[in-house]
Order: sequence, then C-alpha cells, then structure tokens
Amino acid sequence: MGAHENGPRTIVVGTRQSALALTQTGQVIDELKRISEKHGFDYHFEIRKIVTKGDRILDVTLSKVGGKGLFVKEIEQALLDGEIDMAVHSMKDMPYELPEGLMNGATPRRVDPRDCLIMKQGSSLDDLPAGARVGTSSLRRSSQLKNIRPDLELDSIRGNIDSRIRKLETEGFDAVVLAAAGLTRMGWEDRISAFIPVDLSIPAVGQGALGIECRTADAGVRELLDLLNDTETSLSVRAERSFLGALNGGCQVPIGAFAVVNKKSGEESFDNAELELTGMVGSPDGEVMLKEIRKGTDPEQLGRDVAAALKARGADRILAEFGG
Ligand SMILES: NCc1[nH]cc(CCC(=O)O)c1CC(=O)O
Repeated sequence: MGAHENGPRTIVVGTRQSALALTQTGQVIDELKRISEKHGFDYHFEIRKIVTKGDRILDVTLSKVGGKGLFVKEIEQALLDGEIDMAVHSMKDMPYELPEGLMNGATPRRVDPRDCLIMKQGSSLDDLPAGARVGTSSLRRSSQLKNIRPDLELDSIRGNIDSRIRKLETEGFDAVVLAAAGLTRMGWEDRISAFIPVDLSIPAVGQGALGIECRTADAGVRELLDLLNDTETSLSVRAERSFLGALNGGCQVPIGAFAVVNKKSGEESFDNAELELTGMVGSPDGEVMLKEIRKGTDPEQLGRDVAAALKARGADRILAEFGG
C-alpha cells in the first residue's frame, strides 16, 4: 500500500453523546493517534456526536419499545452516508448483524467484564440485608441475583450510569448493579463496593469490550483499526456473539455469555487456541438458571454448540416469552 493511502486525512469518529460514550471514544482516539504516529500515518481525528433513538427514549422502558440496536441505527446510517468514518460502540450494545457494507474493524482489549454493586453501605453481596432493594433494568442481572439471593427485591432503574448512581440515593435503593467496565472507563472505580464473580453473574455478551464499526470498503481505516485489534478479546467476543446470534437474542433478554482463551504458555500465536465459553439463560425470577460450559477452537462453532446445548434443556421456552 502506498504512503498516500495513509494520509493526510481527517477521520471522523461517530459516537453517542452520553458521558461514557464520549469518554471511551476519546480513549480510542488517543490510542489511534499513538498508533498513527508509530506507523508514520498522517491522520487527524474529529468527533461527531449522534443522537440515537435509544438516547431519546431512555426514560421509558426500553424493553417495551423493543427492537435490537436502538443505540446504533442512526450511527450506522451516518457511516453508510459517509458522514463519519468509524464509530465506537460498547460491544454489548452492538447488534449481532451489521448492515451490508459495514463491519467490525477492531475489537480492542477488553477491560473488566464483571458486574459490580454500588451499595449504600457494605462491601460484598453478603452485606446486603434480607429484602434489600437493588436497582437494575437488566433481566440477565435480576435473574442471576434472584437465583443466588431470592430474598432481594429487584427494581427497575433507568438512565446513564451517572444518573443510576444518583438514583441510589434519591430513589431509595440499597444497591445498584452496573458493569465494572463503564465505571472504570469513567475513572469512577472508587465507587464500586463489590465485584460479582463471573460464575455468579455471567456478564452480558461482549461486556467490557468495545467494537469499532467501519465501512468494509475503507481500506485505510481498516488497516489502522487492524493495529488496534486484540486477538484474544476478538476470539472471545466472537464466541459470545455467535452464541447470542444462535439464540436470536438482543440486549433485553436474560442471556449471558463469557468466553476466555486458554492460551498455551510460551506459545506466540492464537492459531488453534482453545476457547472456553459459558452460556446462560435464566428466568427473570431466578428460579430457572440454565448454564453450559464448552471448549473448542472455532469461536463461531463453539457459540452455536453452547446455544444448542441450552436449547436442548429448554432455553427456547424461556426466551420465547421475550420475543427472542
Ligand atoms: N447497557 C448500557 C451499557 N452499555 C455499556 C455499558 C458499560 C459496560 C460495557 O462497556 O460493557 C453499559 C452500562 C452498564 O451496563 O452498566
């Protein structure tokens, strides 16, 4: 590829306008600037804020509005129209299927995938008194919390992470459940009272990871994003997303999945690396909790295998209630 392909060029980066979206987009741009400098690319970056349908209706119950990809449709249109050149998404908000002409150009290294509690007092799940009122609007989180602590009262809480933390005080919750990743990216990790281990609360598919969407035809951006990709995270997220796709699930269903790569020590490449995927489907009241763990080397096949194993145990019947 000739040097002219790598600049000068202004790359317009689209993002939602929430504090978290802007923060993580800024962090990605900082990293891309470092990579560009190192490789002698003459790229400049500009942020374009985009209001999505999901942002406009954050105060009503999202699951009632339905539809997958509520936070990305307008952003994808801007990519297709050439108004922006890449878009930074939280991986767990990214729909399984991307429109023709767009692709995930990079999956940067994942940060902490765990759910965590922000509590009025105490420093572990066990410190919550019987009957404590816990805020979450995620069926996945309420299902798993009810399963281990049937006494808890789970109540819906909406809004961006900053408003959810505020509501802990103003709406009388004893605790709220959030992704550690969002808090860490915001620099608010000191607010975390307790991490919930992944085997007690299987994270959402892609939790803690980002996806950077771009046009399939944009060779320059793809070459740059390739340098930001983390193979280990990408393999894990591919397995998790394949699982989600096989169950036809969006973000409003009680589904969780978490994959890790069991890399042989001393080996350089990830070729034929073994993946271990845990998939979970639960009923919202936590009474039914189905989990399957499988190992494999093909991420897509592994995702389908875990989904098939859960379907064989009746996961379909649970998910049918959510139109998933
Ligand atoms: N559904 C909202 C959302 N989308 C991404 C994150 C941050 C965590 C991440 O990047 O995985 C959050 C907040 C949360 O779940 O607490």
